[in-house]
Formats: sequence, structure tokens, C-alpha cells
Amino acid sequence: MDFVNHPMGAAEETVRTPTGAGPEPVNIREFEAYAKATLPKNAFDYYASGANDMITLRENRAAFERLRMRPRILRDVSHVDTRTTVLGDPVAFPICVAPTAMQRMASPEGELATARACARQQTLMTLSSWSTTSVEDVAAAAPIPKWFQLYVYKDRELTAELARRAERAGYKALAITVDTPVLGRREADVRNRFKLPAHLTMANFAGAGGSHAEGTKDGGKDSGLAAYVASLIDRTLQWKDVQWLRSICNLPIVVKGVMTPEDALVAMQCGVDAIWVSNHGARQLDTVASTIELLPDIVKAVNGRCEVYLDGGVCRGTDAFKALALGARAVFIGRPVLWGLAHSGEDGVYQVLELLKKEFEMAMQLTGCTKLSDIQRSMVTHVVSYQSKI
Ligand SMILES: Cc1cc2nc3c(=O)[nH]c(=O)nc-3n(C[C@H](O)[C@H](O)[C@H](O)COP(=O)(O)O)c2cc1C
Ligand SMILES: CC(C)CC(=O)C(=O)O
Repeated sequence: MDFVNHPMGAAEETVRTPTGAGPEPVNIREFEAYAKATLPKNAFDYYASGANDMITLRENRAAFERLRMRPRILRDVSHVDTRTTVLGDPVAFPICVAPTAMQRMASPEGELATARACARQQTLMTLSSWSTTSVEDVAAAAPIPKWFQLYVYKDRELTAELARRAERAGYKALAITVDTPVLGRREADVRNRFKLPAHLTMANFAGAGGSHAEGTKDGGKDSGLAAYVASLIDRTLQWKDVQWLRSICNLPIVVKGVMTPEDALVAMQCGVDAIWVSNHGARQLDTVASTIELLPDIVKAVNGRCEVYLDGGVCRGTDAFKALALGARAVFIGRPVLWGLAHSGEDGVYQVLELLKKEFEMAMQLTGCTKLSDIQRSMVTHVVSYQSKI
């Protein structure tokens, strides 16, 4: 069974008109509602789903909501500086873009639109291996630092060539995704028999044999994506392969998908350049903890030896603030970018980033912070610290 280039019903192939999608969104939730009202169902479901019962999906949000802000007052906040660096590259604010596959399902320009919006906002984009625009075309679209997300394939030569292409195209780091030896079970995708629409391709694999997958034993009753991933991804991947990854190109290596302090320590022993705390947007192992709850122990184990990033459920400027207060260098957003793309392509992603940037700035002003180093651990506390006192 091929994962790509299979015709679907015509109604599912084209983005629907925004009838009934409501007024201009004023927050990320409303961008999502717009996307739900306008995208083909199979695309929206693929983007929105978490694994199984989606307990972790809800927790990624709920855990942020359980944290309370502790503002300081009467500090001159007339000027706020949100600039920082990630692996040495400047960004205008510490909210960057996580890799999400197949962005052309959300908007015709897909990854190109995301790259241009990131350039306009001066933030960092991470391109998925499974993009619907090639690594070279995205590099050419916008002159800003970008990272390339790499899955390690059974075909190691294909993997190495992808990494080298990213390096040649000017990407600044490889984010190696380590939480996907098998694809998590997203039940809506199973129901929808989800596949990439016929008019799109996995652009990085064109002509390399990777844009098509082998047949499934279940006669196609599962998500087409699960079968596609199973046929390509190298499940034998292990820590010693970090050395191999180092040998295939010269880019810094970020390990994406760290969920325990134990693994953060191993990652550092292996000499990785940064740690990305992620549960893959709750799409892999359901019932793992939220990333904001995982973060403090990992930050403690890392103890300042490398940068630590977080993604998962970031939908508000205060979420980014909380992650920074708990030790993250920066946060990354996945789905909000897709909702921006679905709304209005490049402009939509720009608006999503603008919204989060402004909310983050306001969170800083209302907590008495004028620079990122003013954001303190003590400015965030768990709700139980209040409940236990009443
Ligand atoms: C539709 C979708 C596709 C994704 N594709 C990839 C991918 O190709 N590679 C990867 O490492 N992570 C992928 N992720 C995970 C994201 O990089 C990120 O970890 C997650 O979306 C963060 O959570 P958020 O969506 O709540 O912001 C994907 C996530 C979504 C929602
Ligand atoms: C092609 C997929 C493996 C992309 C992905 O990481 C996801 O859907 O979560």
C-alpha cells in the first residue's frame, strides 16, 4: 500500500471555504476552531489528534493551567526585551516552531509559508523530515536560522544524505526525534484510513524510494501513515548511534523527545548539544506526563550543561513564561502553526506568532520582568501550594 499519491474523495482534497468559521481569531483556540471548520476532516483529525485516549493531550494543557503566576509589582516595565539565542542563533522571542509533517494539507504554500512567517517574526523554524516541501526549497524561502528534524530510517544512507542536504542548505542543527520507533495510535487516523492527499508528496524523498511504503498485513484497515512509518523508521536506533549521527555531518545535535532525567543524563554523556523535552504533542505514548511537569527534573539533572527546550500544549504567552521560569531556554509550538496556516497561510502563522509574542511580553510586564533573566523560578507555583493553605 502506498502512503502517498492515493486519490481520496475530491471533497477531502481541497481546503473548504471558511463558511461559518466565525470572526477573526483572538487566541490560539479560535485559530483551531477556524481550522476545524475549514480543513478537510481527515487533515484536521491528523493534526489535532493525540494517541489513544488522549489523556496526555489534555494534560499538556491542564498542567499549564494548574500553575499559578506569582507576579512582582512596581518595577519599571516600560521597556521589555524578549530577545534570546538558541544554540547561539538570535531569536526575537523565545517561542520557536516545532517540526510538523505535511504542512501543505493546511495551506497550499505549506512549509514555505511557515518559513516566511518565521523570518518576518525573527524566530526559528524546525523543518520536519516529512515535509511536503523539500529541505532546499524551504531553505531558499527565507534567510533565517532553521533546524532540520531528522528521523533515522532503516536506510541509513538515505538518512545520512538527508542530514547532509540539510547541512549544505544552511540548516543550523539537527533535531533527532527519538520518541517514534513506532507511530503512536491516533484512533481518528485509523477510522479515517488517513493518507496524504494525492496531489502532495513527501518532498524530501522524491526519487529516493522513500515517498512510497510497502503493503500492510491488515489489508489497509489501519492508518496509512502508521504503515508508512513502520516500513521506513529504524526501530533499532539506540544511544550508540548518536556517534554515527555525529559522523554523518557537522551540525549540532538536539535530542527531541527526552522525557526523563535519566535519559537527559545519558544524552549528555553522549555529547549531544541540547535537550528538547517533548512527548511529541501527546501523539506517541498516551498517559505519559505533561511536558511542563517533566521539565523541572530534567532541568535539574542537566544543571546548566546544555540548553533545554520544551514543547507540548503551549497556547498562551503565560505558558511560555512558565516554561522559562522552570528552566527552559525556549519553547516550541506545533499545532498552533498548523492552525495559523489553515487560517491564512503565511499571514496566519505570522498572526499566531504575533499573538503569542504579545501575550508573552504582557506576561513579562505583568510579572515585573523586563528581560528574560528577570524570569524567576519563584514566579510560578503549583495550584496546590495555595489550596493547602486554605
Ligand atoms: C500534525 C503533527 C505532525 C508532527 N510531525 C512531526 C514530525 O514530523 N517530526 C517530529 O519530530 N515531530 C512531529 N510532531 C511533534 C511536534 O514536533 C511537537 O513535538 C508537538 O506538536 C508539540 O506539541 P503542540 O502541538 O501541542 O505544540 C508533529 C506534531 C503534530 C501535531
Ligand atoms: C510522518 C509522521 C511520523 C509525522 C509525525 O511525527 C506525527 O504525525 O506525529
